[in-house]
Amino acid sequence: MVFSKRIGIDLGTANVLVYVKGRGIVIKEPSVVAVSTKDGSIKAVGAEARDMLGRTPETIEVVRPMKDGVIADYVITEEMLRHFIGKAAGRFSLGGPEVMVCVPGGVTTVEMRAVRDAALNAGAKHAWLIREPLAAALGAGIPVSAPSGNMVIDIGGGTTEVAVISLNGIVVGNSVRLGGNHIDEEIMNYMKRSYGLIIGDRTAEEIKIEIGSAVPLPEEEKKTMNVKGRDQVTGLPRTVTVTSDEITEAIAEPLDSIVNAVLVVLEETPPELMSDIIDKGMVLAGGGALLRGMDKLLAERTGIPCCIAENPLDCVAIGTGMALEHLDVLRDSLIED
Ligand SMILES: Nc1ncnc2c1ncn2[C@@H]1O[C@H](COP(=O)(O)OP(=O)(O)OP(=O)(O)O)[C@@H](O)[C@H]1O
Repeated sequence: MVFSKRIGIDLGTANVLVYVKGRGIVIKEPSVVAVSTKDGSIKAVGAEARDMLGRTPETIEVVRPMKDGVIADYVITEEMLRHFIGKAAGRFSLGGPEVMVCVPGGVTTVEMRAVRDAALNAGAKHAWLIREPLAAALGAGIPVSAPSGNMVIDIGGGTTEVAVISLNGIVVGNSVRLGGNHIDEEIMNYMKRSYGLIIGDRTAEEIKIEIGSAVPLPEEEKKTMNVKGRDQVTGLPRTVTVTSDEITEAIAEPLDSIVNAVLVVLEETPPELMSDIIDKGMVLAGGGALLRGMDKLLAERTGIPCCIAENPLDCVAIGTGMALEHLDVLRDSLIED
């Protein structure tokens, strides 16, 4: 008997991850597509397309079809999904694979339909959707089926998802269109404002990862970094040295909004579940969980202990795969085709 393949997809603003049962994460590539400006044909997808960024002739445009956690370009997203599903399922898959795609907790019904249709048009036999915080919680190994409150905060590239989960469902949730990309933007703004230096988003991300911190670092851990950019006035290359403290200040605003999104959920959490969360703490997932001191900032501002999931960048993809194995119990929490 031939089983169709089961594939879990984390369709992220920054990265697409594909999980196949028994093989783990088989694809991890940036959500970037290179398109011909002449006829709209797809020239490259994923890492290959990302490498073309800023290096294309007029005939090719490199786009990110997902923006702020939702589909910004439906046609290109579908092509991107088709490419990744084909790559993961291989040519032996009969009748197309069964696919679980995760969507941000705050997407509208129209947006959900668009993702589901994109998966079906891209060759899936069945397509289920799972809300991102639930997938993140599953992937982080949180016992979501227990009658007990679990809080998960998933900070991605374009969105932050906060949810309290109990009995396989989201009891209270909040989704804000704010994530790592906005933190990078604040770093770009800061460099321009304070030093008249123009930097690109990849440099801003490097600064964030190398010396960024959500809270001021202790004296012995403070860092500096030489940043290369273009002088705003002369247009010539220039290097400036920035400190971790400067970056902490520069990114305070978006981090504050993330903390507020968490506080809103805590305010709405029923007392019984709140008491479970105080005992167990909150779990941080998504790439933003890796920002230095993010767990500390959240713990300080909420008074609740905070820990980082084991594989914060892979949690959601692993969770989509796990959801396919537990369709029976999760069915009520999924959106089905
Ligand atoms: N070490 C790190 N420190 C700080 N931020 C990091 C680190 N590693 C990755 N990130 C950030 O994590 C973000 C990507 O996270 P992730 O892959 O979870 O997002 P996504 O799932 O693609 O986005 P979304 O959930 O919004 O659709 C990027 O903004 C990236 O800069």
